[in-house]
Order: sequence, then structure tokens, then C-alpha cells
Amino acid sequence: MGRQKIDGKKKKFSSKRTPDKQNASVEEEPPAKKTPLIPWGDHLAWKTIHTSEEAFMEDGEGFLSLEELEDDGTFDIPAGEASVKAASLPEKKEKPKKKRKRKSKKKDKERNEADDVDEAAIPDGRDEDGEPPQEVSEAWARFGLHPVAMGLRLWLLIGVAMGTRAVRRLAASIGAPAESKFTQPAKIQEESSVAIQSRQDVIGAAETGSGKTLAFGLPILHRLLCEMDEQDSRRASGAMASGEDGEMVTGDDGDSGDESEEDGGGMEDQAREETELDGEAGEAMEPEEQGITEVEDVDVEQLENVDDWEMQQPEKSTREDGLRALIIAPTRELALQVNDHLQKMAKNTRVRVAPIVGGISAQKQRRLLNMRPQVIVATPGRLWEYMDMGDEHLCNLQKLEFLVIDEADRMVEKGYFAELTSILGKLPQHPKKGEDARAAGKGKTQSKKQKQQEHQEPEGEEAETAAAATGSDGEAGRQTFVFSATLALPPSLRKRLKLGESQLKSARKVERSSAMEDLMAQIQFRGQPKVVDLTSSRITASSLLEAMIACSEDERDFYMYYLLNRYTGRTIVFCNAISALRRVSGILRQLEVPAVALHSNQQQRQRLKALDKFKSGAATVLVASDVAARGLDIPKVRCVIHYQVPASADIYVHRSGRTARAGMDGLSIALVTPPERHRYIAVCKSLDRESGLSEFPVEAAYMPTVRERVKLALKVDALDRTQSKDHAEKAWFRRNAEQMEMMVEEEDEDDDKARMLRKEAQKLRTAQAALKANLAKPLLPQSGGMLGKFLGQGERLEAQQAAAGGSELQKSEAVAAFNADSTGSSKSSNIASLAKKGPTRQQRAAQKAQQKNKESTAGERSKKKHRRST
Ligand SMILES: Nc1ncnc2c1ncn2[C@@H]1O[C@H](COP(=O)(O)OP(=O)(O)OP(=O)(O)O)[C@@H](O)[C@H]1O
Repeated sequence: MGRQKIDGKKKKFSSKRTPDKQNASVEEEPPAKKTPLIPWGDHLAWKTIHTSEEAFMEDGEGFLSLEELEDDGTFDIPAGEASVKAASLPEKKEKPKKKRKRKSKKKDKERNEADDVDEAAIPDGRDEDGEPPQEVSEAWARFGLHPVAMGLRLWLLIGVAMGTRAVRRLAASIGAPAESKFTQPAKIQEESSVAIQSRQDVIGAAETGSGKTLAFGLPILHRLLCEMDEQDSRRASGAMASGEDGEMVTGDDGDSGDESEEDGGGMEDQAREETELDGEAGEAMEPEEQGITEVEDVDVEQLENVDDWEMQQPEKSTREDGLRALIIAPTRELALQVNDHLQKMAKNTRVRVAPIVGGISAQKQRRLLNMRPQVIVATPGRLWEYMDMGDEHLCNLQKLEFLVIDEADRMVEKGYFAELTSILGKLPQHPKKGEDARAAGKGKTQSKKQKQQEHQEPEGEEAETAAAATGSDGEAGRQTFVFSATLALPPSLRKRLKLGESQLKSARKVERSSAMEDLMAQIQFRGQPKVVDLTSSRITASSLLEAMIACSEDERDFYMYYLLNRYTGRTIVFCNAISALRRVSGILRQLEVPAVALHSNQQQRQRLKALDKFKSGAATVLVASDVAARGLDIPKVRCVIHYQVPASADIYVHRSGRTARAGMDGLSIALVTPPERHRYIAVCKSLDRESGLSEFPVEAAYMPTVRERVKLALKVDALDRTQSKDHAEKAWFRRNAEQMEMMVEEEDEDDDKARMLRKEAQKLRTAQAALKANLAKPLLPQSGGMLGKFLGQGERLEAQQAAAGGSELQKSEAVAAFNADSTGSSKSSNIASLAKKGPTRQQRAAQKAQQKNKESTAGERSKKKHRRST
């Protein structure tokens, strides 16, 4: 009931496989027009696809292993209900199990979590939270994606709508939060879809967390998959013509595929054993020095992301395949995240994705490059290093079809630009109309080896691949994406971009004024790029609530601690300087806040461990430098605290953008001290917020305990450091004395110093005991049974934010409402109030607002109740 077969009479999704090839081939025809079985199915570019068995079979992770397969191998899409049928799959060929202990534990955990979803308890299409299914958008259909790429999206959407177990797992595997509000392509993805159909270049700017990665990821995956189809068909028809076995070509996952997977598994395991990150340059700080909770105890399994760099399909491609897509991102973490995202999307396809970033050992980097992945995600420094060394794969750029520059505004900054310029200089020229792509594709600065290779004319398959690279429609050359959340294009440049490349070049000498213009002039666009600017005048995400707290330097730690306690969700505390970051980490450690530190002076391994600990929830606070400001997509970050005012508006926007992602709510609070006032005003001005951010209401009743506690923590931390230093000195002295075979007598120690040390140790013990006692106390003594809980303001803020319902003005009013005093002047006067101290007015206002909010929430609740009952 309520279920419709997707195949109808004409079309059949078949999971039948040729018995000896162990492959699933899917053939479809367009759905019958009369009864569109999937509402958006008519718009799909139905194609024959060849996909691996795993896509359909493996442990519920493939997109057709949805337990919706019928006896005859077709599958149903439930319409209007989410009940699912037990799978009746052809028996799966047992593969010899390889040792995969480390991975399997984590996978099992994920599976168990997913298995917790009781599907029987999901009646009439509601998800397990009892929410009715959301409308599935038809907007994806306009993309005309390759069915595999489209499949990911479709199943993601159906999964979001219905919450079925396997699909939710898939959605999770491609990194989309199940609670995400995206039930259709994000705006930037929609606007960039021209990149798929017409292969137009795109310069895109959209708010943080708005889905830019998929905006370039999907076109790349789509194109590469289409080309593989074409290659397969050509090979199949070639084989037929030459009288070979005419069996359907099934890609790499036939018997040989099994074998290669075995090998691959072996290689992967071996690689895992071997894989160690570089102990690269840069000062390696001891955890104690960082003042962070130990990360050394992190289980290796938590570092899956490190091992996952190993490509998902380790069999290497041929040299003829060449590099197809080059994605450049400014930080290692961001590059690894994009790499991870694309790898997950390309799972179960023959598209291979690999990272080239600093911190990966040279041995491993070499191994990855030897596998000749079609897609490379890189940071400019490491990429240029390998290109400059003449790496064969990286210099084989004739078939490069995609160039992506992510976080472009950062790329034009000092420290990136020189390398980026060199990389761009290596890229082949676009072929002129009618010119042979391969002839034109010879870069300006090719390695010797490469030039020799090119003198040998490609034959057969190679020629076919080259033809495919130029596009069957005669389209040739590389497609470029330039993306950022804060891409400031000067109006003159915008105008010239509209005019097209030739005008851009001719105008550049006279008019070029910014680094961004330099970059645009160096990038060879194919013609007229499409400029997609989705940034609003607000620039930050619309679901982000922003506020500030004006405080003295001494008070900054108090407010930070207050905020961490009042907003217990995942929080990132951003610092400008590593010294401040260490200090904050030290205090938090003493205050028993589960925090980890992340900054550029750490070894890459430490950086990843910290991120992993934060992502896994083992730490709820990340104390970070701006290395974490851009691009990082960490789910469920509720709050960003700018412990120090960032150096520029761009950094402010990117830092704040670590929360309120994918349509979720988030809070960003800047702590502003008098010396930072000018910087704060400049940031506000750049963001067109002349009146400054709304002042965040602080509940003064909490502050006495907060102050006392933080002061104690500071004291303990200072004493702790002194003592560690003394111990280190003593140990050093003893070590050296031993080496010189000197006797060290206790009397050698200065009596006064020894007494002082004992005194210090006693002080530390007393302070530690006092802090411990304080930590055992609730933050707000007389709070009528709500002790230690974070009720009140956090929830009220959320309620007000929700009530504000999206408009910027309303949202800033939502924050302002907390401070609103009888004169209502708090917002306009907040810059002026920076130097002021004393929260009495705030306190009164907060209490008033609290009272008001209680009343309105109670009123709302009773109204809702009434509505429900009627
Ligand atoms: N159409 C979609 N459906 C579901 N989830 C999506 C969709 N598009 C993106 N997402 C999710 O939204 C989140 C943010 O996406 P992404 O990291 O690409 O943002 P971004 O615009 O690149 O952010 P930033 O500017 O900070 O780098 C990711 O978790 C991603 O999985």
C-alpha cells in the first residue's frame, strides 16, 4: 500500500549480475511518462551505469543496499511510507577476509549506532523522531547528474526525508548531517549547476557552511563518471568489433576487481602499518606545555582520518589516465577535509582522490602519487614542491579538466600567492578553437621527461582518453572554479569579468589594483566565467547570531569561562596569538574543561589528533589559532568565541562560520577589550555594521563564582608552571652532572632555594585544593534547584532567535532584547560602552528580559497546547 514500483512495466533496476563477473550492472530506460514514479525521475539523464558490487551489496553501505530489493531484484521506493522490506539479494560471494582490525572496530560502532534505529517504529513515513517526511526537492533533477552522482543525492534526500537506516548511513558517509535543513541543492550548488551542463567556469561567493564543496565536487564527479562510461562503451564496442567476447564491460570490479581489492586491502593494511606523519619542521610542544588535556591517549582508531588518506581503490591507473582535477586549498586541514569528502562521494566508483599536503611523509606521498589519482586535493606549498621536482603525475597536465581554487581570498595572501602563481604557470594553455587539445595542452614549463613522453604520439586507448578529455562535443580545455565565503571582487573587476577574458587581460595592466585581480588575470578562464555572488550585505551566515562582550583584559578569562559554562555544546575559542592560546588552554585544563588545542606550531599529527578528539566529542572545546578559521566543517559546533578580536573582517567571518553551518543555528561572541577597540570598530565597519554588534547579556549572578574560580585556576596554573620549570631545571642539572660523573649531594642545593621550592609546592597544593572545592560548587548558588544546569539564557536566546525567524534585523534585535533597558539604547551605544565597566545595568536588563521571556514562552506554550488539543 502506498508503494510504487520504480520499474513500472518498462524500466527495471536490476541487480542481476553475470555470475562469474560478480558485478552489478544497471540498465534503465526513461520512466513511463504517464505515471512518474519518482516525481523528478523524468528529468533525470538516465544512463547505463556500471558500478561495483559494493555499491549494491556491502553491509548496507552501498546506495542500493537499502533492504528494498524485491525477489526479482528490482527495488521499491516507498511512497508516503517508510516501511522497508527485507532484502532478497543474490548470495554474496564470500571474499577472503583481510586483517582490518583497526578499521572494523570503528565501523562496527558506526553500524551499531545506525542499527539502533528501529525501523519498525517508524510509522507512516515519519522518522524516528516522529517528524513527518520532508518534501523532497525536484531541484536536483535540473542538474542532470550522472546517475551515480545523482544517486548519492537522491538517496541522501530520501534518507533525510525518511530516516531509513541504510540511507542515513549513506548520508552520514558523505558528510551530510541528518538534521541538516538541506532537502534540496544548496543555492550555491544550484547556481553553479551551469558548470555541469555547459561546463562554464564559475567564480562563486557564498556564506560559510553553505555547501560550496559539493558545488564543485558534484560537477567533477559527474564529468569523470560520464567519461568513464564513454570509455567503457568505446572499449566494449571495440571488443565487439574485433570479435572478442561481447560480454558487457563491467569495469574494474569483476573477478580481477576482487583480486585487486584483495591486493588493495593488503596494500592498504600495509600502508596503514607504515603510515606515519612527518615529524615536520615546527616546534613540537609537549602537551603539558600546551596546557591541553592529553591527546597521547587517543586510540589509533580515532585517527582513521589519517589512514583514510590512503585511497579507497588502491589499484593504480595508467599514465594515460592523467590528472583530471586539481583542487587547491589553503590549509592542510581544509585540504584533507575536502579530500575526505570527495573520497566518500567517489566511494564505489573508479574515481580516485588523494591529498598532497605538508605533514604526509615523503614515502607515503610518493606512494599516493604513484597510484596516479585522477583527483588531487592539495595545499599550494607541498603541491608546488612536487611539481617543481618534476613529479610525473603532477606534470602530466594535458588532460587536466578541472582547476578549483578554494578559499580564493586567502590564496591571494602573502605566503600562498607565489606558489599559486608558479602552479598556475605550469598549467597548459587552453586550446584555441579548432586546435588540437593535446597540442595546445603542452604547458609552458614542462619537465624534460614529460616533453620526451609527449613526443611519442598516443595510440589507441590513450588517444581515446584524450578525445574524451576534450569532450565529445568539441569542448576542450579546463574548467575553473574559484570559491570563497568572502570573495571581495572590486566592482571594476566584476565588470571586466562580465566582458570576458580578452578584455580582462588587456585591461589588467592599467587597472589591476588588488591581489584578487592579479589572481583572476593569471587564471585562464575558458571564456566568460559565471560570477555567482550569494553573499548578502551581512556576509556571515543568516542562521548565525552575533554578539560581543565589552570587558577589560583581566575579565576576558571570566567571560570566556562563563560562556563555556552557559553554552555547553561544542565550542571553538579563537585566539590571535599562540601565547594567548597556550594561556587559555592552561586555564581550561585547570578548570577541568575538556579542551584541545590546535595551532600551526604543532606537528601535523598533533593537529589531526586534536581535531579528531574535538570531532569525536572527547573534547567539547577547541582552542584554536586561525589555522582552524577557514573551511573546517565540524558538525554541531554551537558557539564560536573570539577570545581576541581577529585581525580582519575576513577572518572574523571565517571564524564565525565554523558554527551555523548547513542551515543550523549558531552563536558567535567577540570578547572586546579596550586595546582591541579600534580593531573591533574596523571589523564592524568592514562588515557594514557601523553600530557594532549587539552586546551579549551576561547574567551577573554567575560572575562572583566564575571570578573566584578562574582566579584560582590562574593561580594554580602559574604555580604549576613554575614548579614544572623548577623540576625541569633540576632534572637537567642532575642529568648533566651524571654525564660528567659529578656527585650531586642534597647539600649542594641552596638551602634557601630548597625552602622556597617546598613553600611553592605547598602553595600549589593549597591552591589546587581550593580550586577543587570550588569546582565542586555550583556556579550559581541560589538558583532554586537549577544548580549546575544551563537553563535560562541559552534557551531563551534560542527561543528568541527562532521567534526572530530569519530576518537580520530581527536577529540582532533578539540579542539586543537581552540588554534592552527602559531607554532601549543598548544597541546603538554598545561601541561607546566598550570602556565601561560594571554590569549592574546589564544585570537589571537581563533579569527583565528573563522575566519577559518566561512570560512569553509560557504564553506560547499554552497557545501551542491549545492549538494541538483543538
Ligand atoms: N545539498 C546538500 N544537502 C545536504 N547537506 C549538504 C548539502 N550541501 C552541503 N551540505 C552539507 O553542508 C555542510 C557545509 O558544506 P561545505 O563544507 O561545503 O560548506 P562551505 O560553503 O564550503 O563552507 P566554508 O565557506 O566554511 O568552507 C557539510 O556538512 C555538507 O555535508
